[in-house]
Amino acid sequence: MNISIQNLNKVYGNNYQALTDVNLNIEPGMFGLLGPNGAGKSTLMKILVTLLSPSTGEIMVNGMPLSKNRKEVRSMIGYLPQDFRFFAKLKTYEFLDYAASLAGITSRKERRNEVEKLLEQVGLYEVRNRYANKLSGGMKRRLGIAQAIVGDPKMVIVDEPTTGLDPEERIRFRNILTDLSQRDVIIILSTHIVGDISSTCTQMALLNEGKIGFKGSPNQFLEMSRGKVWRTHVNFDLMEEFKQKYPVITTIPDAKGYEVELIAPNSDDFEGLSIEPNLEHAYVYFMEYVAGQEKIMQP
Ligand SMILES: Nc1ncnc2c1ncn2[C@@H]1O[C@H](COP(=O)(O)OP(=O)(O)OP(=O)(O)O)[C@@H](O)[C@H]1O
Repeated sequence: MNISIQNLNKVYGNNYQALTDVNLNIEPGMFGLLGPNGAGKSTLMKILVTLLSPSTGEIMVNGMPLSKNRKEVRSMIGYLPQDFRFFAKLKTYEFLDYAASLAGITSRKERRNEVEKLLEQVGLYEVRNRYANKLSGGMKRRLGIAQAIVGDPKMVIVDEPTTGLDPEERIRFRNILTDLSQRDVIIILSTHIVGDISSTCTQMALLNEGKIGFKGSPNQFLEMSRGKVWRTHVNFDLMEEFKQKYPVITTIPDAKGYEVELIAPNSDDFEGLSIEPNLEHAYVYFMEYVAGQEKIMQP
């Protein structure tokens, strides 16, 4: 299984260029697409699932051009859209049974087995008789992933699935995806939440203003900010000036001022202790110091 996105551009009808020269190679495992709101993530996801056509460029799926094999590729895809909603009044298991029919499982018995397996997998077995629209936000999202993976698709595309979920549900959702990534499938997770891009993502890319700014592993992304994350002490009267000058990540007040963590290319202007970077630091470093430069950061 392989997806190769080649020189992809998307210009909407109003002449807005949402994607510019996107090139990505995606292999089995979990691929994290990180980017701020409006970066073009949903546009790219919709092109991948054939709901939108690119203006120029091509996507090859296992060497087949998507533009000429839409039906075949569509049958390999499970999709959880950003605005996943239920139609009609269906109970949780009825909804999944319907999704299983759409996925082409014609035998009743097979569908029942598949639905029961999925209900267990996403932790909704206990609420299988509850109407889908009466589930909690997190449960609805889990039902969303269940309908995306019915029939074992080779590609699972989930668009901002954890937005609005509490931390417990977010972890739960991430674990479902991690379990799924143990099989020979490509999972593409689009998100603006840095915490969703964990070490479980084998590869990631950062999309900003329609352009790929970084591609590589989460660890390589993190390493870009090594030596640029500092801890220092700032007196009360200098704090405003500091905030203007540097992206400040955390501030802890004390008797004389603040203990701060900030991102800066060097510590020439303050007495700083270099600290271990995390993905959030790397994201802020990228957005503040690298974004906007034309070149793609690649390890
Ligand atoms: N149908 C459309 N016509 C014109 N512009 C559009 C259309 N759909 C999206 N856009 C614009 O394209 C840009 C990228 O939108 P997109 O929804 O792909 O971003 P995103 O990264 O998914 O952001 P978000 O997380 O906010 O959904 C935005 O500026 C958006 O306003």
